[in-house]
Amino acid sequence: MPNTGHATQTTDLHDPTPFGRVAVIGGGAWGTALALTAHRAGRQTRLWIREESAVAEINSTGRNPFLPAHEIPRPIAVTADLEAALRGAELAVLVIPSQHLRAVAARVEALLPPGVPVVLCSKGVEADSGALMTQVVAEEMPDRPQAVLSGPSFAAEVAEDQPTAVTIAAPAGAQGLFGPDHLAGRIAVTLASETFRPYLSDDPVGVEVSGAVKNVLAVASGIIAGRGMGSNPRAALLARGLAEISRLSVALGGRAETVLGLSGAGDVMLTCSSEQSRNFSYGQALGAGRKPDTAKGAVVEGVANARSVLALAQRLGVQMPICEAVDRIVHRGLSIDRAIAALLTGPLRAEPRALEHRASIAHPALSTPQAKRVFA
Ligand SMILES: NC(=O)C1=CN([C@@H]2O[C@H](COP(=O)(O)OP(=O)(O)OC[C@H]3O[C@@H](n4cnc5c(N)ncnc54)[C@H](O)[C@@H]3O)[C@@H](O)[C@H]2O)C=CC1
Ligand SMILES: O=C(CO)COP(=O)(O)O
Repeated sequence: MPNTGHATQTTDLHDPTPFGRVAVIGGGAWGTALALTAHRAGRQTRLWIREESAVAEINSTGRNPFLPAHEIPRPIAVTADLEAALRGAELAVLVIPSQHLRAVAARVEALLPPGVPVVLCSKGVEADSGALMTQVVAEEMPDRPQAVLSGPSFAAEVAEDQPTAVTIAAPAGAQGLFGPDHLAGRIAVTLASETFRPYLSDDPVGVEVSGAVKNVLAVASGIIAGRGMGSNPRAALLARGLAEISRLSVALGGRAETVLGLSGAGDVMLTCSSEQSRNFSYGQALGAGRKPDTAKGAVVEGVANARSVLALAQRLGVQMPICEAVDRIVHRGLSIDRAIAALLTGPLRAEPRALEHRASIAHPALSTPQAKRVFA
């Protein structure tokens, strides 16, 4: 074949080397499921759990109270000692609720040798600072290689070995997305198995914005379900919610198309339509006029993130009316009916594609005062 001088974009990984020893930092439901995933993929795995009581329970019953339905195999070393968990680790998997990541990242940084990469699995934006999780880690763990793992993945289903696909994102290395030096590829082969299938991305911003915002959308979707509303409003909410993710991603330097992938549309479809989701269930209770059950210390990221995502969007001048409605209901005491009415009576708008192509649209109806307002 003649050499055309063009690089060929293959879709296979060029044998990246897996990390042999994995420390999962954060032993809630998702950290526990990811420790099981690394163990099943053949990695030497340690799991750090903050609560001594949970470690004691695992030692006596084999089960973590954060994920009680699934036994933790003996070879997974479980500890509340962070130094012991990180000793000899080649990869640290950080699975800490978004509002607590900064404090734990600072502690990990003090113990982890330079150059050992981290993969961030929290879904959220930090309150006050408005920082993405990658920014929090860049500040607390300067110069450390980092990737983001996100996507439609209920911990309980991963633990029970249901087929699951996620996205792992990191800036592409010198040899591109599929090169052996791409951190996302190395993490993918570290965790992949017949039932856990990572896809690669070089858009960490788009992936993490998707994961953070979908929790707020799931609260909104739950509210609609709990209110007894139909399928039309839910579909409208999800489609417009994806548009909100896309706008915020682009404003932060991510790519609009990432929203169509596993971390965006995939996780929105999962979380916004299932009572397995803590965020959906929280919203459902609100919608039905019940007090949400937040027992057992399980994190409902959409609550804090309704506020933090909205604050970030406002700072960037990005409109996110659905996230704003959730914030006003959850934090500012606005009635659900008034929030829904405000969403439905806002100015008419164009869909993203129409906006993109507005310059080439020449239909006379577009010069009416209303159309001018829509396309402004
Ligand atoms: N559970 C799931 O199915 C999935 C969860 N995630 C994300 O993973 C992250 C962790 O969630 P889960 O594992 O589900 O947690 P969880 O709700 O099962 O457990 C709560 C976790 O928060 C930790 N925690 C509470 N206060 C803390 C503090 N002050 N400092 C440090 N840690 C503290 C607890 O130790 C425990 O690990 C969240 O960002 C969540 O959105 C992502 C994908 C799936
Ligand atoms: O992020 C999740 C699945 O991808 C879990 O969602 P919940 O936190 O709403 O349960």
